[in-house]
Amino acid sequence: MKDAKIQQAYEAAKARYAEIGVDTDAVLEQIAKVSLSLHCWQTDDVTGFENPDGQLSGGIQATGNYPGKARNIEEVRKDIEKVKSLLPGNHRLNIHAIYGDFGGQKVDRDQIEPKHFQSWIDWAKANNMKLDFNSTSFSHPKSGDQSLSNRDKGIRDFWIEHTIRSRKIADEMGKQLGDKACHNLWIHDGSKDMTVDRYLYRSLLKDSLDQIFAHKFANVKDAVESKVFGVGLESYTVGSHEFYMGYAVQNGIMCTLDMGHFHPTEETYDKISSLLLFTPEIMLHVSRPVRWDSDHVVILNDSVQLLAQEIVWANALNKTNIGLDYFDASINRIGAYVVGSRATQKAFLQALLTPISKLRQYEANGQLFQRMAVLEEAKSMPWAAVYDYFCYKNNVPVAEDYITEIEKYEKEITSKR
Ligand SMILES: C[C@H](O)[C@H](O)[C@@H](O)C(=O)CO
Ligand SMILES: [Mn+2]
Repeated sequence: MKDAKIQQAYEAAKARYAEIGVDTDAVLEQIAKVSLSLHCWQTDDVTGFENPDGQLSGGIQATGNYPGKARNIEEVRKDIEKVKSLLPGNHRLNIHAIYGDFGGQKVDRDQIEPKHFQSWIDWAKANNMKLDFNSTSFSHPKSGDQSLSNRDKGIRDFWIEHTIRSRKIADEMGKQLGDKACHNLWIHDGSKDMTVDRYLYRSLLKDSLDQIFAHKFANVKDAVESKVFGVGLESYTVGSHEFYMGYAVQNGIMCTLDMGHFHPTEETYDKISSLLLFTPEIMLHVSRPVRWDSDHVVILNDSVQLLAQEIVWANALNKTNIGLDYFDASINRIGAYVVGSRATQKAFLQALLTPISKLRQYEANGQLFQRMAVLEEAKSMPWAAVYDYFCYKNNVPVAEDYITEIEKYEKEITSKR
């Protein structure tokens, strides 16, 4: 797009938004501070560097076989750098424990140390990024159907050790990068068929968590992520929403709300205000479930828009850690990041551009038709011109111009893998 056109469109949008009492320049400053935590695992379909030929387990699946997936740490970093160059704003990187710099050595999960992630910290520093971290319970010989809730104490102890070490690594990331790292704990534990011992597994999980969180780390923000079910574990999930919500409230930690981890018609946005009254912050996994937790690439759909509105309207941007979580192996993976990240930013931008004071006034006055009308009109206001200008000001491709850039990277880099 031509520079003059972008600027003219922005000026027209600015004038139109001013008519409804919204200052687009102020919104541009706010959206620039909305940082996404890019999930490293879209680069390689959640393979990691421990066992590149191993099977993905834990009830999650990356389907598709699009060429060019990252095969090693250098390729993951190169791809993330490319993604970063196509996104406006400053973003974080979210790393799973299986993405350590193990130097070709076999380092089991109960042996990981900050030194295995030092090169990530150095890379993040060099790229002006902050880091977040996740323990990894899946794709391991000891994963089975249960990890932290296993009846076998030996298995539980193995995963307790892994998770404490993961939090220690997050602490080191937070310390060296000068910004607390979110540590997210998601485990796949569950049961394919009916169980008659629901209470037992949940009490074992609670005990494991108590041991894990007895270790205090100053530079970590802890989060626990629930799920409805995983493939092969359909009848019971130990870490349900009720379980983790109770645990998070009792222990003053965060819940991670993954948009694919609730019943298909259950929306995530309505949980924000309830959680924030009882927990310090929240973590999001912005995703797109299609019939199940399919982890499709995020698009600008109603669920993401409603979620962003709720966070902005609850004045909770500074209490929300926005992670992405999807992995589509059927399309260009750099494109998957850029489309999903931009869609997420657009949802937050739209929410910031909505005249919320006016809407609240209407609601308080009982002017409900007027409230509905303004919400409807907000959908067709010229927010896209504001997003284009945001990209332009940040020197990243505007609108669909990123397609050519990604095609070029594919031709020169990923297609040669
Ligand atoms: C890689 C996983 O998707 C991730 O760790 C977890 O957050 C999840 O959502 C599992 O369904
Ligand atoms: Mn998730």
